[in-house]
Amino acid sequence: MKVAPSILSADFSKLGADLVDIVSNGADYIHIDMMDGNFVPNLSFGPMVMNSIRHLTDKTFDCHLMIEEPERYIELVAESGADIISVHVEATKHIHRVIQQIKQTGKKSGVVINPGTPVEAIEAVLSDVDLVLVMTVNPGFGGQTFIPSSLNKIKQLKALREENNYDYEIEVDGGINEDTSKKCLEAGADVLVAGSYIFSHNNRKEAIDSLRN
Ligand SMILES: O=C(CO)[C@@H](O)[C@H](O)COP(=O)(O)O
Repeated sequence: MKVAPSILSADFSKLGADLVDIVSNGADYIHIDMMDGNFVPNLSFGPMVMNSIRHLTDKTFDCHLMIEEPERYIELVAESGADIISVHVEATKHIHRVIQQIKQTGKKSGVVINPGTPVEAIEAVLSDVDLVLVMTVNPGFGGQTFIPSSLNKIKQLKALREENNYDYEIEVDGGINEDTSKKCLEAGADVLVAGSYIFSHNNRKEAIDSLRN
């Protein structure tokens, strides 16, 4: 399994130093949340900020686009240093086309579902994606409480992967801590995104290790 600290919870006044710190404390992926103030009721950072920290590490930049009509930004995000680009099925009328667009950039592709969206909504693209991100909170903010009904979706995605020989990683994001991480791993998650749990911990290595166990 992998741990992907979400830099949404970093101290933006020293973003580079926080990034180097979580890498040295065992991060596998770096989770980068881009918000447009439209798809979600918040704004974060965009491709330019990601690009400015790209030189600090070779770790995988796992980019989660909370952007309406993400097709408008795929090339820019790819050029700015993303390794995985994940888009919400709820944010586009053309999820299949957007996934193909991501693949054409040479980057890995991911599809994301909100807590209110069933797995059935993405079944048609499961054969094409490298990652499925199950939101375990409603997107837009760090520090929210894990929604337990997400666990069934993780199990369902794991079963579908086995039945069909699909290849995607199952990632979970929102309210992940020592307790909820165990439940997600038992259900079949491969990648745990955690923001406030890691960044507010006084020992980040201990926090990341506790998610692995
Ligand atoms: O995508 C999001 C929020 O929209 C997440 O990546 C959060 O950043 C996770 O934060 P915590 O719930 O772990 O604090």
